[in-house]
Amino acid sequence: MSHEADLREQICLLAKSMFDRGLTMGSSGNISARLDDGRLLVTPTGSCFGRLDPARLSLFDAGGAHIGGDKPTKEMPLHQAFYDTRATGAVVHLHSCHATALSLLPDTDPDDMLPPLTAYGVMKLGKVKMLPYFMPGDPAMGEAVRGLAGKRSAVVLAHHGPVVAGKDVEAACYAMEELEETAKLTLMTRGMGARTLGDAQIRQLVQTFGVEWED
Ligand SMILES: O=C(CO)COP(=O)(O)O
Ligand SMILES: [Zn+2]
Repeated sequence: MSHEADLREQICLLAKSMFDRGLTMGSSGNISARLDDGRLLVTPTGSCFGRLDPARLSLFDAGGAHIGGDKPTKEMPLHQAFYDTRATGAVVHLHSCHATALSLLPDTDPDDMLPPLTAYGVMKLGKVKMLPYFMPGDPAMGEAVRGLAGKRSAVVLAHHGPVVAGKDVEAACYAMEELEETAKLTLMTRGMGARTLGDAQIRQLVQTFGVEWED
């Protein structure tokens, strides 16, 4: 199979797996992933992650023109902002429950939403930024991501859901799952005096696994 055929299959399989586990629902969420030649495969607007058709994914050329497949997600400006500001091979956006719940709470720190509870949370995400509320499809979301100057791979849109960029679609999905799970742990243990990883433990993860950990 060609790289493009493989990637089409992989996007649909990963999306279905996340849908089947309730990580996003209805027609929410979108995925984009870059081919070796710079073209982008993108989930169509209004599509359901449980029933994506590899042949109908939207296709963009390396210059950003829509050249095939169904009409793309309305969140293209959001996705494009990650490709333009970071070394990014894929972007995943979901409406997952726990990450969204955290974005509603008054004592969530917008600059560092998730405490360092687990090693994998730190390793896969670095610090997670909360962005303000935007209407779905508002290109201003893209501007907000550009304002991060490529320093964050994971953000949560307030009252909406998380967005994660990764080196490829598998890495972006795995990081996304870590985000949702860490948000769940954060909510489960809130107000219970949960211990977090300490500076030395985080430094060790940063040095060993090349984690981006912006101070
Ligand atoms: O999650 C979504 C909007 O934020 C879904 O939009 P699309 O169906 O256009 O991808
Ligand atoms: Zn959305």
